[in-house]
Amino acid sequence: MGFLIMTNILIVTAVEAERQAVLTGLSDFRHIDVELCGFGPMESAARTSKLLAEKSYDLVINMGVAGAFQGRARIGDCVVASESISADLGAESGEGFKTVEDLGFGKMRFEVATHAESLKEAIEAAVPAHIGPILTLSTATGTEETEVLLAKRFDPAAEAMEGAGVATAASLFDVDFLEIRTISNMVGPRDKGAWRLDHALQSLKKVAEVMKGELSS
Ligand SMILES: O=C(O)c1cccc(C(=O)CC[C@H]2O[C@@H](n3cnc4c(=O)[nH]cnc43)[C@H](O)[C@@H]2O)c1
Repeated sequence: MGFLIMTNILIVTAVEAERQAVLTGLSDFRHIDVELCGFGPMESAARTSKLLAEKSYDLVINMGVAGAFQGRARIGDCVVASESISADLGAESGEGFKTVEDLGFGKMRFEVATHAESLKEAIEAAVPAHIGPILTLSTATGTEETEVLLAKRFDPAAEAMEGAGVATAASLFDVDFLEIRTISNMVGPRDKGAWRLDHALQSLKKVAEVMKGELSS
């Protein structure tokens, strides 16, 4: 316990509803800054870089909701990233998709801080929790064809749209990185009516409560 005790932690979320869920979970605990990084990999990289340039942090955590791949997590569950993967940055070719790494232009897989596994175990007491790769996409998956393709290519647990952007900023500033998501929807054919944002945001609040406990103990 208490493995999150370190001086400066920054949590970034894409949208205000996610930020509010995290702040509610942390309640009166004000030793962590919770800021918006905006929507998608580009805005999240740029805005996180700005935040890291303004103040010194030891750890940046990207929190928010996500889509889960079939069999990996359910609505309301938590997924802690074992790595964040920039999944759609690259080039199509006759021999298939070439990643940014294949092209020699940078990193595709972003490693996470060593706390990931212990944090997942602590979260399990409050919310069903899993650990696995979380994809970062510029375009949310909306067809079964893409779902199957991504599952085959990366064996991911979940997908979202900011993690690798935040991780890019963290690595630029030599700051540790974690991505923690709660599940609002299943990845597959787009059906916004089936999203359970309230459930996911409630779980996000519970995850933040656990993190507060880890910091206070
Ligand atoms: O409308 C609202 O009240 C509201 C509250 C909280 C979040 C939202 C979003 O639209 C979140 C967008 C955010 O969620 C991630 N996300 C969630 N599911 C997926 C997915 O299946 N594929 C990709 N990204 C997903 C993503 O990180 C977005 O930034 C609305």
